Amino acid sequence: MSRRLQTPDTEADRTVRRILGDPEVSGFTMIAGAGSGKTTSLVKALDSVIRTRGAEFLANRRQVACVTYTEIATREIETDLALNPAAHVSTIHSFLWTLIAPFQNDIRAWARDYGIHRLRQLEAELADLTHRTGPKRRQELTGSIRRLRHGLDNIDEVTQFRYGVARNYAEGIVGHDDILRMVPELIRTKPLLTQLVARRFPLVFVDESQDTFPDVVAALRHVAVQERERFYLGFFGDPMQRIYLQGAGDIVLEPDWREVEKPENFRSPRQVLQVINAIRADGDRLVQRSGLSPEQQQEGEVTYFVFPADGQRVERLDRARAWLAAHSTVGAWTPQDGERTKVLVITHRMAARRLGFEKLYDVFRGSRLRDAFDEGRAWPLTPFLSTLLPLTAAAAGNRAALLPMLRTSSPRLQPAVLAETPTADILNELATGLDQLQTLIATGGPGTIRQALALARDHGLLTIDDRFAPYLTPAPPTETDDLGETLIAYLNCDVADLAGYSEYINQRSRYSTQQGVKGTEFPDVVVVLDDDEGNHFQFSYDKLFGLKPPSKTDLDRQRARQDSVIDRTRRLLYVCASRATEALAIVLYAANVPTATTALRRSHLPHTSNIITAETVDTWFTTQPLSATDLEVRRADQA
Ligand SMILES: Nc1ncnc2c1ncn2[C@@H]1O[C@H](COP(=O)(O)OP(=O)(O)OP(=O)(O)O)[C@@H](O)[C@H]1O
Repeated sequence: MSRRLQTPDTEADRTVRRILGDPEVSGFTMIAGAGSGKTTSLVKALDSVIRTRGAEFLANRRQVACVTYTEIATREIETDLALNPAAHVSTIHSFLWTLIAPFQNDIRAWARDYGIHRLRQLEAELADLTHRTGPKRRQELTGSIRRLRHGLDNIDEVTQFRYGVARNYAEGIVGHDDILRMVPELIRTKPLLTQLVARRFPLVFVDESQDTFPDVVAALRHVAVQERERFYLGFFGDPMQRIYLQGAGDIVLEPDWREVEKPENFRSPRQVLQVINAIRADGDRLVQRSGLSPEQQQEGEVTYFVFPADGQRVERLDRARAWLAAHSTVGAWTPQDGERTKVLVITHRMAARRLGFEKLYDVFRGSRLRDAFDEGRAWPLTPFLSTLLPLTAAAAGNRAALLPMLRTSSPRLQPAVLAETPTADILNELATGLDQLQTLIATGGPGTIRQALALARDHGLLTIDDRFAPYLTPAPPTETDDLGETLIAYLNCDVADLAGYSEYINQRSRYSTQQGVKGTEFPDVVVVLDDDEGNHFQFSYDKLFGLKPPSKTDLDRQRARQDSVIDRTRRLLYVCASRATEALAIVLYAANVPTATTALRRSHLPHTSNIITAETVDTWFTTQPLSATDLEVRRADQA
C-alpha cells in the first residue's frame, strides 16, 4: 500500500468520506496550509471512490478524475493508486484534451473562429504601427500573420487534430494556450459537452486549486451547477502557496458545497513550523499546529546565512553546505547523503553553472521567452524536452517504449501517411534518424542543436514548429527580430547542454526552482534568497525584508489591497521553507551585509539570533582539510 494511504485518517478524511456519500452535497473545498496532508487526503478520497464505485465506473466506462499541476504530481498520485483504471490522473492540459479530443469538428470550428479573430487583432496591430515602431516588431507581426493565414488556409485539410505546445493549425496542432481557452469556452456554451463531462467523469478532484486557471475553475463549476445530481467537484489548495499570477486563488463555495478544514501540519519539525507560521503571520495569519504527537515531532533545525551578493555566490553556497555538514546537529547536508539536500534557487544561474547549461541560460535570459525558459516550457526547447531526449533515452534503455512514443510524435506514423508508404520503410527511416540523433547528442559541440532539429525533421521524428523554418535552412536570415536573434543563438548552442537543463527542469538534480518545488518535500532544504541583481520582476526578497524600498506601483497595489510583489515573494518563501522535513537553511545574498543582517533579525522570523556570515564560513573553511571542503560538494552535484 502506498505511503500516503498508510497514514492515519484525520478528521478531514472522515468528513470527506461522509460528504462524498451525502446527496445534499455536490462539492467541497479543502483549503489548508503547507504539509497539512492535502495531497494525502486527495489520494485517500480517490481511493475511497475507487473502492466504493470503481467497479460500477469501469462497467460504464466512467472514471474519477484527478487534475494535478505537474507531470511529476500525476506520476506520484498514479503510483499511490497503483495505476487503478477507475481513476484518471492527469495534468490540466491533458485532462482538457481528453474531454475535447473526440469532438474533432468542434475543435476545427473553434480553431477557425479563433484563428480569424486573432488574425484580425494582429492585422489591426500591424496597421496601427507608426514609423516610430522599430522594424523588429513589424517583422514579428508579419511572421505571425503569415503563419496564421497559412494555418487557416489549410485547416480544412486536417484529418485529426492533435495537442502540442505551439499552435500550428496547418499541421492540425492545437497549442497549449488554445486548449485553456477552447475547452472551458466549449464546456460553457455546449450543453451536450457539459453533460458528457459529467457522464464520463462523475467526480473531479482538483489539486493545487490556488494555481488552477480561473476559466477552468469556472467551467468545472458550470458543470457542477448544471449537472448537480450527477457531478461532484472537490478542490484541494492553499492560497498562501499561489505562485502564478493567473491562478484562481480562493474558491468561492456554491450553496451545496462544504468547506473541509485541516488545521494540522504533519511535515515540519518544530523549528521549521515556527518559521512558516511566522511567514504566514504577515499573510493570512493562519497558524498551524503539529498533527504529530510531541514524541513524534522532531525539533528540527533552522540556520540563516547572510552573504555578499558578489561574484562568489556559488563558491560561498558550497562552503555554507560544507559548514552545515560539519556543524549541523540535525541535517546531513553532505554529498554522501545523496538525495537528502535540495537547493532552491529563484533564478537559474547557479544551477546552470553547476549543471552545465549556462550558455542556454544566457541565450534565454535576455529574451522574452525568459519566463517560459525558467518554467521549462519555452517552445524552442519543447522538441527536445518532450520528444527527442525521451526518445533517445528510450532508444538507449527501453526500446519497447519507442513505438508508442513515435506514434504520438512522428508525422510519418499518422494514418494518412501510413496509408501511402510501406510501414517497414518508415520504421527504417525513423530508426536511422534515431541512431544519428543519439550519436549527435553523445558527441555534442557548438551548433548541434540546429543539426539535431534538422535531422529530426528530415527523418520524420517529429513535426518541427513553423517558427524554426527560416533558421534551419543552410542560409538563415541575417536581419531578424528579437525572437530570431534568440533562435539563432539557441540553435548555435551545444545539444549536450540540454541534458543538464532537462535534469534540472524535471526536478532530478540537486537544484530546483522555488517556483517549481510545490507539493514536494526533502529532509534538508537550502533556500537561496537572491534578487540576482534585481532582474526578476515578479519576486523581490530585498523588498520583502525592507532592503529595497517598494516602488510606486507596489505601494499603490498595497493601498488598493491588491496582490503586490511583496505578497508574492512572501508566498514563495512560505512554499520553500515548508518543504523541509528535518532541517532548513536560508541563505540571503545582500548588497549590504550588515543592513541585511539587522533586517533579518528584526523580521518576524524566529531563530535569527545566530546568523552565519561569510567571514565565519571563510575562516572555518581555510582551516579545513580538502576532503571536508566544497570540492566534495561540487563533485557530488556534478555526479
Ligand atoms: N494523517 C497523517 N499522519 C501522518 N503523516 C501524514 C498524514 N497526512 C500526511 N502526512 C505526511 O505529511 C507530509 C505532508 O503531506 P502532503 O504532501 O499530503 O501535504 P500537502 O498539504 O499536500 O502539502 P503541501 O501543500 O505543502 O505540498 C507527508 O510526508 C505525508 O506523508
